[in-house]
Amino acid sequence: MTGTPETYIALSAITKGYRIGGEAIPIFSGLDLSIPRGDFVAIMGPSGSGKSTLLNMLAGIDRPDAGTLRIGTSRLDQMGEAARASWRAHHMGIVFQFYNLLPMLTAAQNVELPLLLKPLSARERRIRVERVLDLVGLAGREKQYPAMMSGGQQQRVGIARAIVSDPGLLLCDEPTGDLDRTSADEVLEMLRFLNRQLEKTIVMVTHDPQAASYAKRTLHLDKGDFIEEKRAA
Ligand SMILES: Nc1ncnc2c1ncn2[C@@H]1O[C@H](COP(=O)(O)OP(=O)(O)OP(=O)(O)O)[C@@H](O)[C@H]1O
Repeated sequence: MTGTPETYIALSAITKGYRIGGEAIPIFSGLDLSIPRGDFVAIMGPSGSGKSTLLNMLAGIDRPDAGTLRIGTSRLDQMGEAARASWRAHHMGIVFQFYNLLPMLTAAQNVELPLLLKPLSARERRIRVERVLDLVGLAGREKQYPAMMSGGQQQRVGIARAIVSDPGLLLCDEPTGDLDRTSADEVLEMLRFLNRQLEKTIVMVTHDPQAASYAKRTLHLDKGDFIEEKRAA
């Protein structure tokens, strides 16, 4: 296929800051970003540069103070909290650094959680859960609890939970920050597979240059702007 890929995520003139006491702390003043559908973007940058703030805005957890934020056909900057929560449930999955699994639930029950919001029968939910656990290489471990699994396996459960609703967008916040190199590389291979084979658009915040090397593009955030960009050949 040729031609310019469709812009999937568009941030334009984004302003965002925080207030601590009476003092205003600006993070972004006029940030622009365009991500085509099917991209795999790594966001790097020093501590405090605004990576989590950016990811939270993309996730609809937080809202810009000004500017436009569009994902697909949705204007997240114009939505209220309830609309953003509903949008999130339908369009994106989030992978966290420390997995955020519920310890009292099995792997299958953790993965099933996002499906409980959908009009699916128990049988349909079970089929979907088994399919994604198989996809992330955890077939047969449905009944295991997180405490019985390695960090890499727990993160695979986290990925399975993020994709079980088949969202177009995956947001990953330091997905390998708690893993040894081998487990990290396995998780990154999995993300690359989801990007290449299942055409998920991925935005991943990371401090690890090797993790970033799995992405198609690396954006470095510093002093409220992107200062450099690397695109894989
Ligand atoms: N809820 C908040 N209230 C006030 N200030 C905040 C809030 N969240 C973030 N900040 C401030 O905004 C700035 C950017 O924070 P952010 O967490 O986005 O940076 P980061 O690049 O993700 O950092 P790290 O790599 O350490 O996670 C920091 O100065 C931080 O102290």
